[in-house]
Amino acid sequence: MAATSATMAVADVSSSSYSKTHLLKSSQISFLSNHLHKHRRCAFRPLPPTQYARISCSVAPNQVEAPIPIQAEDTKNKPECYGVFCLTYDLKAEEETKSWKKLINVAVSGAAGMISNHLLFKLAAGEVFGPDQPIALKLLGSERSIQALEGVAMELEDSLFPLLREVSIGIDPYEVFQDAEWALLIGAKPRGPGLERADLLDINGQIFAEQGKALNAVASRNVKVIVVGNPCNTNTLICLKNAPDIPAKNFHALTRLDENRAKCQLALKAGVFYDKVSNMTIWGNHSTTQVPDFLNARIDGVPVKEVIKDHKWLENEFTEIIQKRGGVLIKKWGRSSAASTAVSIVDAMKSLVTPTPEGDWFSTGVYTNGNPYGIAEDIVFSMPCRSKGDGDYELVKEIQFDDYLRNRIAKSEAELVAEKRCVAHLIGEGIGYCDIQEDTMLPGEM
Ligand SMILES: NC(=O)C1=CN([C@@H]2O[C@H](COP(=O)(O)OP(=O)(O)OC[C@H]3O[C@@H](n4cnc5c(N)ncnc54)[C@H](OP(=O)(O)O)[C@@H]3O)[C@@H](O)[C@H]2O)C=CC1
Ligand SMILES: O=C([O-])CC(=O)C(=O)O
Repeated sequence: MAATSATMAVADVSSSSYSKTHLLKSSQISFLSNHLHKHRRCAFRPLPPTQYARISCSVAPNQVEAPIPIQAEDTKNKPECYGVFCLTYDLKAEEETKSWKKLINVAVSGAAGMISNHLLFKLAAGEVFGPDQPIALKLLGSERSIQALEGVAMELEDSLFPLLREVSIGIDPYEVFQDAEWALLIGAKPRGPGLERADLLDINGQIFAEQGKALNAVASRNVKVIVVGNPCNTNTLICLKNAPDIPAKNFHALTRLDENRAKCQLALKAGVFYDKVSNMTIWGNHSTTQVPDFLNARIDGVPVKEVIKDHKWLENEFTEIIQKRGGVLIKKWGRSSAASTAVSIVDAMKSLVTPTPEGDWFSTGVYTNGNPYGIAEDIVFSMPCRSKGDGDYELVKEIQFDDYLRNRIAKSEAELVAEKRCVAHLIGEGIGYCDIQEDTMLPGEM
């Protein structure tokens, strides 16, 4: 489905013609153009970009136009679109002159879950791509969640977002990921009592292996993938290994929530507002071995260690607060961070589509392939990155290390190498063998 929607514009209002703009599924175009041609003497003309089309109709001067009956046989039996998003609707006349950008297709898994319940509304409101960027949401659920997913789609309908042009729901990743330019992979089985980390790696690994294959088969060749479902670093590795036709560089494990948490705690300790904290790196795994880097972070442009003189607090309390923040929150809330995770996904996406402020950087879990820090290759490790705003990123080179930072990073690295051995069977590297010595936790498990 290269072009899943279209805008139809009918010629200007005048004594003999009138103007109307419609956005609709491409599958509706042929029905609508036939219909208009038969009944209203209309001409159909595609407009660049390809999903736009113009229809010009001649109408008698005093003829009143009835609404175009677009919800017709053409859309029934089309499970891919939901409710009002299967209909055409008029845009305001002045919008016709606006240069609308090409629709962006964003696929979201676990779309009926708690994080998505915040995220989808932020995406639809234009928080990532801006106020002139129409968006299509492709929501992946399962048999267990399909009713809930319909509920989500109903709430999206009722929100009347001007930028939200398509919503489709489905349970088959090969359909839902079709032409996806962004894939936000949130759905994963939560670790419950009695479930070993090795079992969790296997169960969720199966999900991400399948979704990697589906992305490889049907997504845009330049799709950007952000894996949120835990254990997110190793799930990302599994996903990218199962999608060999998509650049490994396009896959990210979400560690932005950890970065945001770290900035907040440093700001609190220093008594400044959190926008003063910059250059915050989270190294390693999104687990309790993660390393919030206070050596390279800055407060108001000054190294953190010069502002916060209590270095024991930085090494012990601060580090542990960030590593275990998710678990403390679960104890309070009775469920894991959902709203702040959604905010951090928006931040992570924005960091890739807007140029990184001069001198600053952001953290994201990326595939190690020629990194300048001496970290093991062929794992997914959170590191400091910069972007030109083109969806791509580069690693930051001017980073300092000391023994404390090196030792901590080595621990997280060892954990990820061990996790990789556990999932060897899911990444085409033989039989999985799990020898995780210390059963470390997800941040939310503490
Ligand atoms: N990286 C990060 O910073 C963070 C990551 N997370 C992780 O994000 C993920 C989603 O969190 P959240 O939205 O709060 O979780 P929810 O429990 O609300 O939703 C999770 C979704 O996962 C899907 N899922 C897939 N497989 C299973 C399964 N076997 N059993 C149950 N559900 C399954 C379900 O959707 P469906 O039935 O449609 O498949 C469900 O809706 C979790 O893995 C969580 O640990 C959370 C916070 C921060
Ligand atoms: O373990 C979880 O589900 C929650 C989590 O990742 C976090 O809060 O960072």
